[in-house]
Amino acid sequence: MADTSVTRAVLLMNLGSPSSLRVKDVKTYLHEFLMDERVIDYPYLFRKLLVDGIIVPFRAPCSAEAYSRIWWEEGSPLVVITKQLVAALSARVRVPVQWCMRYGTPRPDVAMDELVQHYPNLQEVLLIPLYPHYAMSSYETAVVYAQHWHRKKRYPFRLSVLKPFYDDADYIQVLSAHIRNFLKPDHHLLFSYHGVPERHIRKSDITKQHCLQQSDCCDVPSAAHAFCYRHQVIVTTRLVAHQLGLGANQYELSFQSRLGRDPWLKPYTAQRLQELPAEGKKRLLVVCPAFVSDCLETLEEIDQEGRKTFLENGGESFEMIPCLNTIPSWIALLQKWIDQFVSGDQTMLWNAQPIKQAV
Ligand SMILES: C=CC1=C(C)c2cc3[nH]c(cc4nc(cc5[nH]c(cc1n2)c(C)c5CCC(=O)O)C(CCC(=O)O)=C4C)c(C)c3C=C
Ligand SMILES: [Fe+2]
Ligand SMILES: [Fe+2]
Repeated sequence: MADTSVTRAVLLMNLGSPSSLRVKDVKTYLHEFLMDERVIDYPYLFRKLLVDGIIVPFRAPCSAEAYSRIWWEEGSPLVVITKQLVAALSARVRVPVQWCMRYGTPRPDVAMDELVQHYPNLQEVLLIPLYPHYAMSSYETAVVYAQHWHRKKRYPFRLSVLKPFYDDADYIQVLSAHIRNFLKPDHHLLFSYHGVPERHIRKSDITKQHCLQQSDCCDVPSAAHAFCYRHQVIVTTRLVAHQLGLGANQYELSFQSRLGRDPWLKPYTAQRLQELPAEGKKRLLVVCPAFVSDCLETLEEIDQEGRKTFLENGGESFEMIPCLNTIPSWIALLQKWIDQFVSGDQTMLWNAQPIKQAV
């Protein structure tokens, strides 16, 4: 039954997961993911040869195996948590909440179709990419993809976008309070972020003369930082460490999930997990703030593989902090941003354009 009184709605967007544990479905997912030119940014033909000829055939069976170690009865953790988030928000906000994925299903247009079918007078939809930081391989590709479908299907509503919230005071407060629940005085706190190739950071530099030109580039003010993943994760880390009252020796930042041989952002998490015990950091607490929902990269790569590496190299205890998932303070913060949007407050809206528009 259509409801003509509703003029605003919300669309949550996450990364996506394989539709099942079958190698065939993992292949389909990996193909779509890695053929995204913002993820593997090589020229089309080379990318296709690499992805279809090498990465997908060799990686899919291993990925399927890895997913099988974290899969829940209801499905992929990332998908299940996204649905739980939608249910929790729907119970709290005055506007409809839909969800979609960047890879796999449901596609943004399927979610948008659903919205216009039920709410034909929609004037504005708030897209919430579920990433705190801007990276061309996460936030940018999600926004461009949603904008592509919005344009292609000529939906009658305006599509607004929540900005990256890596330095938002409320977000820092929520994340810090969450970490504080796990933190003990003798812990070393590792902030492990999803890595990206260094090349991506240079490509996203709108000044073309700042990012990675000197080792402290992320501390030197620049217009590039609005699009610089490295700058943004450093800021999140420092703001949280400050809130928690951590000294410089009590925490550090690293980058995980490297794929291929190109240089990615350093230091690498896998290497730091080997080294830390010998440096006297034997009791480790790990948080992964690049993700707001637990997924393969947190549950398998860090909590299973990372734990093994750390303990086999002399570590004594390894604790992992879950992502914000559906904790009440995170739901309350999303609710606050949605309420602001509904009341016409544009504070949290992204007023920039993606660096590159094409899908
Ligand atoms: C070139 C490769 C990759 C880049 C760049 C990249 C950036 C990036 N990814 C996330 C978030 C997630 N990635 C996830 C899985 C995943 N990532 C890559 C590759 C790149 N990611 C691959 C091949 C995979 C698939 C799994 C595997 O085979 O290892 C996930 C988990 C999805 C799930 O289903 O659980 C997330 C989430 C961000 C935020 C990011 C850039 C900052
Ligand atoms: Fe990834
Ligand atoms: Fe930078």
